[in-house]
Amino acid sequence: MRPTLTRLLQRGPRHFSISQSPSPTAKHSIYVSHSSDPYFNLSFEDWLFKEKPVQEPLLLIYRDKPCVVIGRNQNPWKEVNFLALRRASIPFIRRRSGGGTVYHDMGNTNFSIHLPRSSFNRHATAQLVLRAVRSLDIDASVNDRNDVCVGHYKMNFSDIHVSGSAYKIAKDRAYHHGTMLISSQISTLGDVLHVSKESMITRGVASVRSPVKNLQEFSPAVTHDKFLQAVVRAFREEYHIEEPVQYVQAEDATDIPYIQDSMEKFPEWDWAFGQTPEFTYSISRTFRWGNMTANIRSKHGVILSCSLTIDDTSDSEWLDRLDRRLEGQRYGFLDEVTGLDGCGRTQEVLQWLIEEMAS
Ligand SMILES: Nc1ncnc2c1ncn2[C@@H]1O[C@H](COP(=O)(O)OC(=O)CCCC[C@@H]2CCSS2)[C@@H](O)[C@H]1O
Repeated sequence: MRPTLTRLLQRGPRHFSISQSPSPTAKHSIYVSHSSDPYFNLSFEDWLFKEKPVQEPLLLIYRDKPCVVIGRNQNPWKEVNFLALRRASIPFIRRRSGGGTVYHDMGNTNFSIHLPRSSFNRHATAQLVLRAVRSLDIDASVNDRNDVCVGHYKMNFSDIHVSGSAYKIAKDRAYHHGTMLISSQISTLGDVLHVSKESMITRGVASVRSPVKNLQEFSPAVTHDKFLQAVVRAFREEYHIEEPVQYVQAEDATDIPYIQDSMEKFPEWDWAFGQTPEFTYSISRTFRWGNMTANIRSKHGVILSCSLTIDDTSDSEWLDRLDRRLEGQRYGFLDEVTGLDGCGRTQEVLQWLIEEMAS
């Protein structure tokens, strides 16, 4: 019988191995996921963070099918271009760590380095990844936000990012996880993250948008496997680890309730949209019958208020009625609400709001 992750975990670190024989020197953990399911990979990462012995450094490497991953405290409507996302048929996922929004596909490799909180240092983990990239003959550097960059644009000197990082710090353990663009679809990345909603003012965390390039633009021979080997080598050197790599796939976790629950929870409205911090959005539109403004306030993905005004103030009773009907509805899902239809102007305004909120 093939050992599952729980059984392996119960056996203790000395015997941690799915694909290779146990090593007597094994005391640390290096995992590579063969799954490209972002729901599995993010859940597995969280589970390792929660379950693994606090004192042991741990490395996980994975790639995901195309998706957009937003930070724990972000506003998806401010970060993600939903029209482009639907066109490309890709999901967005709210992860559990802080920080900004990134695009993943199979040309992007994610690394996750877990350490005891007492020895955790973002600069040191960034340097580890930098050493790995440099070992591939790429003249990379780390900027003041600990992102790995390669060169800069001559025009404005802005750093060219090949990687983005985020962190999660718990009581006694912390992780640094990040992306590495190797051969990603940069045009899709640009499309799905292109949002210009200046009048959307949001609490929570805003992404720090930066120019990006793939490592292959600097060294065409770099592949996922070469980067993976380079990070594993750098991790082993840094923490004096000889343990073989543990390869995992989603089927190994079918008997782990934490992972299964987490995989179910990620796409649910309560987590994906319902965790959105408070925001306001002010929009205007000229209709045949007048100029309209909508001032929307939303928290936890629900419309708290929507104040609709028109330049002809003598005729606004129908708008007050509409305001009241919008209160309490889920932002971005007005098209799913029954009984919201009206005729004439009401219908036109509703259609406008549906489109604005779903974009
Ligand atoms: N894949 C990828 N890699 C590097 N940079 C990216 C990527 N996608 C987008 N970007 C650029 O980074 C900014 C956001 O930068 P910002 O610094 O705000 O956010 C991040 O970097 C978050 C990284 C999260 C990494 C996790 C690792 C495993 S699960 S997700 C975005 O606007 C783009 O300009």
